[in-house]
Amino acid sequence: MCRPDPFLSGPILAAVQAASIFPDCKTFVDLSLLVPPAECWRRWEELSQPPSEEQLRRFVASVFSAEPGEGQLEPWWPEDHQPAPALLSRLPAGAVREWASAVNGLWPLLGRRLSAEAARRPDRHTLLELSHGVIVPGGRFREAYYWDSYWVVLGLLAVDMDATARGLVSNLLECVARHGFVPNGLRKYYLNRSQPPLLTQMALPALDAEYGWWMRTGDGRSAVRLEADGALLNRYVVAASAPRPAEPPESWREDEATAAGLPPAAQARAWSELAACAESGWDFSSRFLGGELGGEGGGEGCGKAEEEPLRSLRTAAVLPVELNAILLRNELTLQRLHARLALLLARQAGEAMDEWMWSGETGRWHDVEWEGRGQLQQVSAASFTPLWACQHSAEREAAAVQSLRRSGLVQEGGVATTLWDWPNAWPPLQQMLVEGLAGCEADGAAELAEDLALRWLRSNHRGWARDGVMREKYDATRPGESGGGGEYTPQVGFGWTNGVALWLLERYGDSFARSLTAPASSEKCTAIGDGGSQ
Ligand SMILES: OC[C@H]1O[C@H](O[C@H]2O[C@H](CO)[C@@H](O)[C@H](O)[C@H]2O)[C@H](O)[C@@H](O)[C@@H]1O
Repeated sequence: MCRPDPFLSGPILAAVQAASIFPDCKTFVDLSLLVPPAECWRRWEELSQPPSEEQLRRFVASVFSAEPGEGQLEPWWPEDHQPAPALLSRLPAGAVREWASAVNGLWPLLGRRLSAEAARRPDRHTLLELSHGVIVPGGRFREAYYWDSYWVVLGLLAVDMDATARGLVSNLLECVARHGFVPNGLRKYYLNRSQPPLLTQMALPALDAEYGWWMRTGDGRSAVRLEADGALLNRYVVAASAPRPAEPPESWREDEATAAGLPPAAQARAWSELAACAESGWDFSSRFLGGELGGEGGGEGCGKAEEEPLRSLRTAAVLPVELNAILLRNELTLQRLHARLALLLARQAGEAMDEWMWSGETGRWHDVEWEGRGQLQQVSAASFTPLWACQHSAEREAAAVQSLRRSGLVQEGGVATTLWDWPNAWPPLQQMLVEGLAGCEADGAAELAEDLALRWLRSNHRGWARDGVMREKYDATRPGESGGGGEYTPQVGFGWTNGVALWLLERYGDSFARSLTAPASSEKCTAIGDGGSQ
């Protein structure tokens, strides 16, 4: 008989949830099966039906793990995490830098990867397959979430954790390959829905970041500015002074043998060249050996080719055609992609949004009930997100800035999400509004962007200083206090909050530091607009 996955449907799920065995329904579906699913069903069928609550509790305790997430995702310390990333030295010393350092220190606490056991037994839990480590939001959110990942990626990039950011995005791309879309979160029970489609926004920064890595100039870096005419071309080069990694022993013996007997400096150069040639993918092509280019004896290599050919490697001295061709094609692809999206946006989404959603009367964009009432009147933080999406006419931008100021949403601790779930304020929306306003040319837009950034940072910082936690959401009217309401207890951790804080600190760290010490102006610390003091 074919029985359902006990976590996803059927009588076990219904009985456990209906009896409130766990206060939070998510707890049960995040447990692990201690026995194969068939054995779980066999034991279930032995119970009298319906089982008493006592029987049900004993059944759950004997067949499922004691804790949610047990044996599924294990702690993962991202290799590119640095305790003192460059961002810290760009921030003013003192409270702001210390806080940024603490927030940066939270990434490893939220790092997880699929355990070998969970990968071997996918039928015993609800996690989706994962190739790369993830940053989870925290608390009951023990898995990666789709749109949360966007703000996590922004925060990771702010502290140079590009490799971790790429891993997060790769997991989402793999979801598209496997399931055709990115689910709400990376569990089987989220496979019936997605979340706001921010994958494009995540993949492009990662691609841009990779492009940036190749275009770095200077010692040991790929891009070379040629003195003759200032042209910029690329090479393969690796700053290494040891054989290719000894742990694991990938090519340790070979590299030791190649450099045996050379003086220390020449050894280091030989190992760096071996690694650079391996980076080229053409290991070990005669193109990178001494000879034709360097003259007899190996040019910039470390020894004579006839003694040991690999000692004459001088990969870093060569600007290889195919590397430059690949980068050129990447540049053109990125440019074409950007251009195509820009065109589509201008032709379709932008025009359609303006036609259907924009109201000159209110100076904002409205949700639309497309089969009935047309524009809905509720104002929310979403009403101003088109400023983040693209450029608009100067008049519209100016109207939207004024409309946001009048909306009553701008409170002492940031922009409230809606007037309905008042007074909650969510980190993602603060970031979208700040970035959107900062890109506007309208009078006062940049100032409002900064004002909102500082309100949010002050609230996050106040909460951190008092409670030592970063929260999933905040109370817009009481800086530092948790938001509330909803289906579950507000959580701490917290992936997107940390990401947004680091992103804002990178841009507004100096003025935030000044605002902490300067007496606040009246507008900067009170609500503005209809719901506030103006
Ligand atoms: O279990 C209730 C809901 O929990 C999630 O939603 C909330 O947390 C997510 C993770 O931070 C966040 O992405 C989402 O915006 C929040 O509303 C889950 O994503 C929901 O599907 C679920 O109903």
